[in-house]
Amino acid sequence: MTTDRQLPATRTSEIDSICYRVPLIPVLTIHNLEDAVPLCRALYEGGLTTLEVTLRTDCALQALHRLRDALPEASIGAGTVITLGQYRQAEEAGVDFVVTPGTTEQLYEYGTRSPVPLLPGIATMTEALTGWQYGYRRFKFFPAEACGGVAALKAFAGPLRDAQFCPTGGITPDNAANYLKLRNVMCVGGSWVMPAELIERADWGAIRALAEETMRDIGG
Ligand SMILES: O=C(O)C(=O)C[C@H](O)[C@H](O)COP(=O)(O)O
Repeated sequence: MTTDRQLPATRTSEIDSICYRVPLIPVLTIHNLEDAVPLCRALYEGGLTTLEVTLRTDCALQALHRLRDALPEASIGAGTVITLGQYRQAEEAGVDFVVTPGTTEQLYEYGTRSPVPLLPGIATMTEALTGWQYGYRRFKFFPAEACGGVAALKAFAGPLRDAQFCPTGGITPDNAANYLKLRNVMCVGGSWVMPAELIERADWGAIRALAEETMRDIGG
């Protein structure tokens, strides 16, 4: 393992300015390219100004290109980045940040020299320590509920005193506040603000209202 490369110190504050901007980062999987802009605009106008689009669908990269033009003020991230090739494609799409569900050494290393900041996914203390050696102090905790949830994050806070997390996976309107109370949580990630039935009906007004309600409930 090489740890010669270190994350520039400014990277941590770049991630902070993206993740402390909102209590919730909506994690979107776009199935229909035409939905991308109206869906994200509805979330953005509802107050959720940082958005993560997963690279799980064929149209995801195209969606990111369109979103970059349509919502220049939003912080737009590419999620589910699991290869270096996808990281580079996300850079080309003009994203503000890259999120991984779990992180290889190769991705950690590339994140130290990419122009686009990385929020690396971890599920265990050991995985976080691998990133720690490269200088990473901000992580996505995924899948949060399945991997110990609030109790695990409380335990991480002891040894990883400078670390901050974005727990994602199984976060709901009912448990989000418990995470946001923790001193080592920046924001949470989740998909609940865009129910599939509202997307199918193209009911962007209802999605905007749900985003506004979320901001009222957990925006503190
Ligand atoms: O694919 C990735 O990279 C992911 O990060 C997975 C998403 O974060 C979760 O699918 C969101 O979890 P839910 O809110 O429980 O739906």
